[in-house]
Amino acid sequence: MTAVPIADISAFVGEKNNERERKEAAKQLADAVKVNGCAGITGHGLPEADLGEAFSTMRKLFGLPLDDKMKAPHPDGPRPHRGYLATAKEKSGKLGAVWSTSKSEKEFFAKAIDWKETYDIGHEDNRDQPNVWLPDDILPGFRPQMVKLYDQLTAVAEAILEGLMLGMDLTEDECKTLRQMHSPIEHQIRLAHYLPMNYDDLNDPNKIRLASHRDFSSYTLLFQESESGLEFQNRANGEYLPASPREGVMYLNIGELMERFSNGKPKGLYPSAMHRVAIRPTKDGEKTVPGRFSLPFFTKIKPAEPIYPLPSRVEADGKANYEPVGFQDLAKKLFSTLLPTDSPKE
Ligand SMILES: O=C(O)CCC(=O)C(=O)O
Ligand SMILES: [Fe+2]
Repeated sequence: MTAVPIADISAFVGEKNNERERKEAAKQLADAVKVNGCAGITGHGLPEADLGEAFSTMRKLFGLPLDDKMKAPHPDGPRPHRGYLATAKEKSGKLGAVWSTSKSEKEFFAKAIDWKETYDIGHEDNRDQPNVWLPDDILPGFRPQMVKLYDQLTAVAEAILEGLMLGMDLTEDECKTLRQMHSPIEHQIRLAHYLPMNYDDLNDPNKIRLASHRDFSSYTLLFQESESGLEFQNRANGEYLPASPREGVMYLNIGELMERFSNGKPKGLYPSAMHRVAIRPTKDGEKTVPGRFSLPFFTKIKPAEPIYPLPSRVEADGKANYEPVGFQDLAKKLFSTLLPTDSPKE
């Protein structure tokens, strides 16, 4: 396999309810995702114009002076995971090192600097993790635009969940449980700006865009503008496949949680995808790499929920590949490595 497979989810979008079309679409989605935990998704229903406006707002947001961006600072520590985090503050290499099996790669990741800045947004009613907004005069209209986008992305995520569930052949009760767990209050939009890189940046061995990692989500929807760099690992040989920007295509990757619900590994249905954002090799003689904007939407579950392989999947696979684990415990184990609490303040 040399490309990320594509699946069309339009059968799950809107009010359509054609059972045969849904079954075919679910099979296409499951067949795509079970290979490497990822797929390109068409027919997701998010209007191109709204997506375009979100990217143009991101350009304005990240183009603001640092002092202005720091008026919505991401608090120290991993939670609440909200607001603006300045360039080089997040250490995705620490997370990459958790999964890396090579000593030299672990050493490299320990020193890696993420050459990116981010702004995280959740649901307005999430009391555990309240949003951190910029004052409205700094970026007028930002808040209502993101609130609307959050709802639109939630609808896309719900369509994906229906497809993934049908592809897993679950009982109606199991579907109900999963729908309830995937509360619309828990998800997270991330606005990400990978900075342009000049000759010196490119020659700095420690500067990376985003280290190889798996997401601490149920599944993640990924939108990107024109610049590529997103890559998914081919589990068959360890190489990385480019997930190039294509009009109308969003990428989907399975995260830690859905992997466990689906009894995903080693041979189960939905393995979480190892992925990264690579610095694309420059053309001969070119000394810079352009900036890159991306917009992941992480679907999460309620913090109190247990995570365990669903009985239908255990029956189909003959055994449970995971012990049940609490969401909070899993989050602590994985996420605490990601955000520095010891880094100096701006
Ligand atoms: O920027 C991208 O395209 C991917 C981002 C990502 O994988 C993440 O934030 O977890
Ligand atoms: Fe990711």
